[in-house]
Amino acid sequence: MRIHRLLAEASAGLLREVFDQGEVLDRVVGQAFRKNPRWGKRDRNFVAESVWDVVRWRRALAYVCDSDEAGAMLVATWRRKGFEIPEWWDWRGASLDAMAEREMELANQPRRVRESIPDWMDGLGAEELGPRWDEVLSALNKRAPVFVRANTLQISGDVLLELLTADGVEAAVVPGLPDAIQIAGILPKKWAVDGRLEIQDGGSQMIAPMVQVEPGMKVVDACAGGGGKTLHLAALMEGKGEVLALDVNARKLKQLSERAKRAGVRNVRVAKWDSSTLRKYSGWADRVLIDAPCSGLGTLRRQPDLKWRLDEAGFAKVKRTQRKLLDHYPELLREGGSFVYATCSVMPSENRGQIDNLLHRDPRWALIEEAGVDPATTDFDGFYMARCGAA
Ligand SMILES: C[S@@+](CC[C@H](N)C(=O)[O-])C[C@H]1O[C@@H](n2cnc3c(N)ncnc32)[C@H](O)[C@@H]1O
Repeated sequence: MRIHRLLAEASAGLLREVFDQGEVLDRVVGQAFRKNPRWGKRDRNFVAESVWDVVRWRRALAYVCDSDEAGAMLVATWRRKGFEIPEWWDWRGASLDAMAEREMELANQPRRVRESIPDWMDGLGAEELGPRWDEVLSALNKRAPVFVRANTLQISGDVLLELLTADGVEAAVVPGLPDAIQIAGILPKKWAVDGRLEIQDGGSQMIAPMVQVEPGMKVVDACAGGGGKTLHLAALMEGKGEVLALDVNARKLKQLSERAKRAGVRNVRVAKWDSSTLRKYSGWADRVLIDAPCSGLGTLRRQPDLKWRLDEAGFAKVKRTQRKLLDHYPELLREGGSFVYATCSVMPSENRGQIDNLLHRDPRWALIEEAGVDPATTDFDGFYMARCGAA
């Protein structure tokens, strides 16, 4: 494949934004696409693949090209894909011949280099998951498939599948997940903004059903964010009852409101968390979902830049927040209500560990059921979910 200069330079620029300025990968690539509407599908694919692959394999590629310069790591990834490296492309790092040799030596490097992960994160995974860390880590380095959820307030999964297929989208049902459809390749733009579907990982689609909502219930989505689970809860409630979507982040709640409108969801009330929230809604809810802020270590396939942004202090901080949320949000339940705690992490200390700690310090609660989604044995991201009720 021939590499176009503008696209190569754009890719290097995006990598610098991610690596040097700590920008979020998904966001900078999205912005670049919006700023360059003339880029065709192939152009966008080239940029996205180049940038995503370098971010995912940063440490391994840095070894191969003997440099941490974006231009050199791009060469190392283009080489792997068999692209011809243009004469006009300059980089600071190993020559192409040296890269070929170093690529062969990569297999003898430690796991943290081969699998491209910071030392501390590799140590954490090994400590928390033991020998399973090998397969989990290698699964987290794969590319994530695209899943959508049929918005059953507007359309059934079967009809959506028919429409997508008729539109030339390669789509398939997902066994065990009634509203999920797996898409091969990229979802066409017009569908990505169609309220009849939501882009949502298959594992994530297992969380709202565990909350066991029914039409007419009062439900709190305590960490609603952009509303992925809120909209799913509202659909499971067939639009009846009320979902109170809380978050500390007003920007995300605004996005949630826009998505809810597009999805035709009318039974969601959005409220930014403030110091009066717990008092105001104490004992109000039949169900509470705590989709807690977490390390995101189950979603590295979709956001490999997390590997380079997260540090040990951040990991410890997120666990303190999880503990605090588990101490406070169950207070919103009426007597006999139940709550679900969920994360998109594969680390037991953020998952069952947090639940065990809660049950130990607050004997009012008992674990009713739990489930984990393992990226090594499914096509999904890694998730954990636990339902608790009165002991
Ligand atoms: C995992 S994300 C939620 C994702 C969302 N539920 C979804 O499905 O799209 C965690 C959210 O918790 C929010 N958060 C952090 N601290 C919080 C707090 N004390 N109370 C409520 N939300 C909080 C963050 O702003 C973030 O949006």
